[in-house]
Amino acid sequence: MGSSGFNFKLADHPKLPKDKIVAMVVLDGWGEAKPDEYNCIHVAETPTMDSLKKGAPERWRLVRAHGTAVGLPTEDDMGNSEVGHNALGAGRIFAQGAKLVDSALATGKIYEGDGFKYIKESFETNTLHLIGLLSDGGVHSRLDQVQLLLKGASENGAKRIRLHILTDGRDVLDGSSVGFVETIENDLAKLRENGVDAQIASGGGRMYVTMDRYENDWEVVKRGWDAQVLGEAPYKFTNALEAVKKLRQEPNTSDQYLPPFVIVDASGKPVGPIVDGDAVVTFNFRADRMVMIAKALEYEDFDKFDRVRVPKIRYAGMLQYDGELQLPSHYLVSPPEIDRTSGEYLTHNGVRTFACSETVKFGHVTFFWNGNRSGYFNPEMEEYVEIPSDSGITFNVKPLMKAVEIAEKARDAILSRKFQQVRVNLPNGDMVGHTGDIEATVVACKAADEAVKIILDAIEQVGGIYVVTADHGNAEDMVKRNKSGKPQLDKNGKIQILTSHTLEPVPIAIGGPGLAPGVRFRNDVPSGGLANVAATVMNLHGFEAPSDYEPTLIEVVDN
Ligand SMILES: O=C(O)[C@H](O)COP(=O)(O)O
Ligand SMILES: [Mn+2]
Ligand SMILES: [Mn+2]
Repeated sequence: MGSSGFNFKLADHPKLPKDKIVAMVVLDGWGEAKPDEYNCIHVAETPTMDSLKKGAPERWRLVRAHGTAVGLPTEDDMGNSEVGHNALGAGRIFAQGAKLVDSALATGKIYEGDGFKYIKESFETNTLHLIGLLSDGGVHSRLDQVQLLLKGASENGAKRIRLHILTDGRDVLDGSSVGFVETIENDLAKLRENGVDAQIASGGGRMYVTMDRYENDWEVVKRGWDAQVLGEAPYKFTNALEAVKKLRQEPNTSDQYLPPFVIVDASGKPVGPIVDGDAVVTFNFRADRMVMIAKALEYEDFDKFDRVRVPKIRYAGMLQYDGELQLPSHYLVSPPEIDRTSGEYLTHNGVRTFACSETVKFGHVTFFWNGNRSGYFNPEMEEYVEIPSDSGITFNVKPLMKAVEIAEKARDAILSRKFQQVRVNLPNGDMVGHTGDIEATVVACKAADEAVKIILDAIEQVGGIYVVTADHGNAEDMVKRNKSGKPQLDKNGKIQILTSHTLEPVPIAIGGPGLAPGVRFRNDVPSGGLANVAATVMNLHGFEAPSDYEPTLIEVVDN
């Protein structure tokens, strides 16, 4: 990450002491919104979070967690875990993947880079495969970028293109996959008119096919491999639009969970398995849910599932997804260089850190927190604990998830007094919020609140400090709203459920017996966002933040 040899020494904070135990709690998907029946945080019993808000007005505030405050292209971009945890951990705002890809496509620089030149060598004789999430969610990928890439690749010599789509329904409304497939089919038809042999070759729902993360369930990636590479799937169609429409009618399915399908020709042969000599691009810019497929596509030694046939391909990611592993080794756009994160600074300044979550969010408090970097900065100073998540279920079935287990691990780490920072991510509001199940999300919010209490009680016992915040909104608004804020109805008169994140700000609360009495939130950073939290936390550890970090949210007044 380019920071070796750098002097990480931080100046002492003029007023705040060192060696306090600081609990850093991130409630995933926990925003602040108007209280109504679709605000699950409001509906749920959340006495701990309520008391933080009501108890100390100088130590509770809102921070921005979406749009330009976290490096996204526009203020219409909702926050997400990658950009949220990147900002929380790095203390600065970096132009994020979505924005970097936009500009590489707009300037055409993407076609001049080493990554594109590498895959281009296959164009003359072979097929270009594009694999990724087909939606305009802007969290992992964006439809308009795929459209531009298709056009640009064909203008740059791709003669045969196969698209392997993953349907969304998680960052966008369930059912919207049909429209996205229509749009892209129109584009492919235009390419065909211009003599490019371009079509959709396979598909499946993102949560069931390909886009697993943090090695929660390799079966998900295998289903994708079978369809995309081997051309094998339980469902075969001659047309992708028909595939998506038909499969949506299967019981218990949705865009997120569509079963895998392949497109076959009139003779029943799959139209686009991946074979020796082909080029493959995974077009998602976000890292977490591409790391596993990138390993399957790139690694020679691979034992997570039987790949059956491993074609010799030229593979590039839209971005490089893991800087430490340099995975994949070829990519079309350079990722943001998130260096000198707070975690790296703190390990150099004697702060011992414990981080914990369950599998589905484990990488959020480690990998994303540390600037999309896997592993420890210094294993002597850090301990990361992953609690295995349930797999193969949707989390509305088990909305308590592992909140108590995470909180108990944090409690034990706090009480052991071995660490000065104990950092957790509590996934409930987000993971259950994404299912669109309102009742279950209410249960999830209550569970997260109870977990916070376990951690705050431990902080009380050791005379420590707590920081409780969130990475973006989700559970606080579960319906799509019209311009006047009223729930929007679909054509059958049913309320449209919002499975996605939101544009809402998130709370941040500080406190605990170890917090010096004069510490309070400043009022001269009214538009503070998640990136301001790192400097704040460094102060609470007794250090001044580096001068190029976003300003701290706190001041110390003499009283
Ligand atoms: O990947 C997901 O689950 C969603 O697209 C975004 O959720 P996250 O940003 O909270 O992980
Ligand atoms: Mn999140
Ligand atoms: Mn989420």
